[in-house]
Amino acid sequence: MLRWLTAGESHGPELVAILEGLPAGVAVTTAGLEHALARRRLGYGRGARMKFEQDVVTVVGGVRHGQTLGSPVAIRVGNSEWPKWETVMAADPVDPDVLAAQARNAPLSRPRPGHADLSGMQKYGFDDARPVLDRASARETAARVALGQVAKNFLKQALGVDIVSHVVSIGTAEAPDGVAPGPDDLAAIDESPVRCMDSAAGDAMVEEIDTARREGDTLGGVVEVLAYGLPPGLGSYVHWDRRLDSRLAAALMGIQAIKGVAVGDGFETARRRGSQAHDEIENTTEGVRRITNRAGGVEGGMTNGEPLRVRAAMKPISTVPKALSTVDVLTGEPAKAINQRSDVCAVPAAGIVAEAMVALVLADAAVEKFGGDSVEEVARNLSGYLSSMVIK
Ligand SMILES: Cc1cc2nc3c(=O)[nH]c(=O)nc-3n(C[C@H](O)[C@H](O)[C@H](O)COP(=O)(O)O)c2cc1C
Ligand SMILES: C=C(O[C@@H]1CC(C(=O)O)=C[C@@H](OP(=O)(O)O)[C@H]1O)C(=O)O
Repeated sequence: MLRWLTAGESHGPELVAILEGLPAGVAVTTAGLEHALARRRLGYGRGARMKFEQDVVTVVGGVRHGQTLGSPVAIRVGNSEWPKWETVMAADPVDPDVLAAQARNAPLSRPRPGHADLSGMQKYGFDDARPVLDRASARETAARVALGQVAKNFLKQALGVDIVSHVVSIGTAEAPDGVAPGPDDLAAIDESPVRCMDSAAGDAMVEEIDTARREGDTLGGVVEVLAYGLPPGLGSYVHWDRRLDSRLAAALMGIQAIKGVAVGDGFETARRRGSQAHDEIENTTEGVRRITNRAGGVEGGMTNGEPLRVRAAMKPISTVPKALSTVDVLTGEPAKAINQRSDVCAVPAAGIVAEAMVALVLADAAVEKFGGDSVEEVARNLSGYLSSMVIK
């Protein structure tokens, strides 16, 4: 079983991430983690913070000379902007006069619709949204992307699995249907300002972001993650919580602002007749295969050997520049919501986070099925499974 946890606040000194349960011998380097984190900061429509803030990666446990040891992997993602926040977000008590003199510490009493602000304040008894929004913020996804990179490296080394994501839509601008990028397309996708495979659709997405920005508004969209090279049989049909689709959906829904998940053709499948909804099976020289992949590589809660394909729908960014109505919880009076600089659209970044979440779920399912304390042992177990399969 893989276990993992993140800690840290958006404006705190650093995020901390721990991943436990991976075998020894997974290649991990600081440069590789930095590359993964840099991909998350990309994307047309992100706010100024993405430009001036840097992720500072330090691997502090579980890795020696570029390889995991089998012990928990611990990664710190420092925030280069911390000096500006070290009083407001200090762990130790601060003189109230010093705090009162800090403009940044003014209580945030006008909760933003669409954020955790109001319910979080009610739940914990705060009259300031700061302690809520600082943890609810998607800054935390930097820690997940770092762990996801370790999981991706494991999947590639032990199983030969590649994970790819792309943006399917932003606002009303959509990529053409049926485009399924492969691992060789990833570099070109990362080159696109909105991480879209289709350049005309990408241009339309950029235009839609520009229009939303001009109009003081924000956008959401849909991302798709694909995983290639998975063997059949990861996950399970015997209990709801071991199903791979259930685990993938929970992991993707666990990303801030994700409001819907589809496996394969998802909701579209519900509109079809059975004869047009499922993937017929044929025997080929390479063994039994599905003729189509409408199911997105998962049937009965297990991988079926076809590429995995899952989508996640992101709501528009909640901090709307044309600020939404709220109440000031200190006075009870109507007010406009807190509105600081923020992203207009973070769908391209959400795709990178979704890759990380899918990698963590798949790595967990792979460890569950193939076990092993070293990457070699996992690879051996996989190879024994594949060669002894009765139906190939
Ligand atoms: C990568 C990423 C970046 C985000 N950036 C912002 C942002 O700049 N401003 C904002 O208001 N919300 C942003 N969000 C969305 C909020 O984190 C999210 O709306 C909030 O946590 C509430 O969503 P929930 O109801 O799904 O928890 C971002 C989300 C992601 C995944
Ligand atoms: C810092 C990151 O994203 C932040 C996520 C976020 C939110 O509310 O989720 C709000 C914004 O921060 P702020 O409220 O300070 O402007 C984003 O910049 C990041 O992704 O590294």
